Amino acid sequence: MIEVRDLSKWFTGPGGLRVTAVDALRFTVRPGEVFGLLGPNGAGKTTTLRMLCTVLTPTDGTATVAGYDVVKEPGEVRRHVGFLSANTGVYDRMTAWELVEYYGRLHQVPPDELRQRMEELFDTLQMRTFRDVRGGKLSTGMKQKLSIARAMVNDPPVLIFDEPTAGLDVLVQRAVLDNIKKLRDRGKTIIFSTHIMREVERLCDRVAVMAKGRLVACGTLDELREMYKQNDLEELFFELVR
Ligand SMILES: Nc1ncnc2c1ncn2[C@@H]1O[C@H](COP(=O)(O)OP(=O)(O)OP(=O)(O)O)[C@@H](O)[C@H]1O
Repeated sequence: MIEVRDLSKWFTGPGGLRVTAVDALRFTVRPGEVFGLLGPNGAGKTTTLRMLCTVLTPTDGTATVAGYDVVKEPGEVRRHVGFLSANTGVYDRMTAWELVEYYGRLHQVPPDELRQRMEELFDTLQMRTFRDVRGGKLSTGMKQKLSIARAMVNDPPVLIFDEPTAGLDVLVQRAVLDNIKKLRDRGKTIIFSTHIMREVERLCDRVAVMAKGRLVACGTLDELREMYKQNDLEELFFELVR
């Protein structure tokens, strides 16, 4: 479960001016649900997701992730969250297998359980072919799959994905989306940001549309279509954020 209550973040921009990146955001994401965060460039999606995984501290408001407060209990939040962004790094000198194992150990997953989980992850994400290849020699898509395996190795109840398919070819995109669906079906709480409407239609149970840091709409796609009398999702998005 993710609960966001009046969450805000502002930065000091050029010339000391205040840049409000996220403005009094409110939403809830439930277990077994994929929640899409949509918005144009600069809408505040990444800033929101970074606050939820404790990389950034909110300026105002609160958020709890898996029942833990992001400001008061950041260690617990990190233990219960898998985070993935398009530029999550992988270590050049570790093989794919070593990297996932390393993160599993950091999360103190018991050795037998870790091995079993890694075998499953390498199968479902189709990572067997590059299991023993070092990070520095992997393609963008392989690195992205590896980052997903890393985010999932401790089987966290909450997954936060910032544009998980950015820069991937259609085959890897599909594998990533299929995996997100499987995670949802296993009861995970999933939030992800994207610009791609097709992904939203295929995957999201509910969406929040952001513009200039604010929430401009939130609901299931059918609810939004009904509310704004617009069936074409791209058109609807355009109307909401312009
Ligand atoms: N560290 C920072 N210092 C100053 N301003 C920032 C900082 N990080 C983000 N911003 C500003 O906050 C706003 C929201 O940025 P954010 O990266 O959250 O948007 P986004 O919705 O993820 O955009 P994109 O789709 O382009 O990734 C933008 O105006 C951005 O310039």
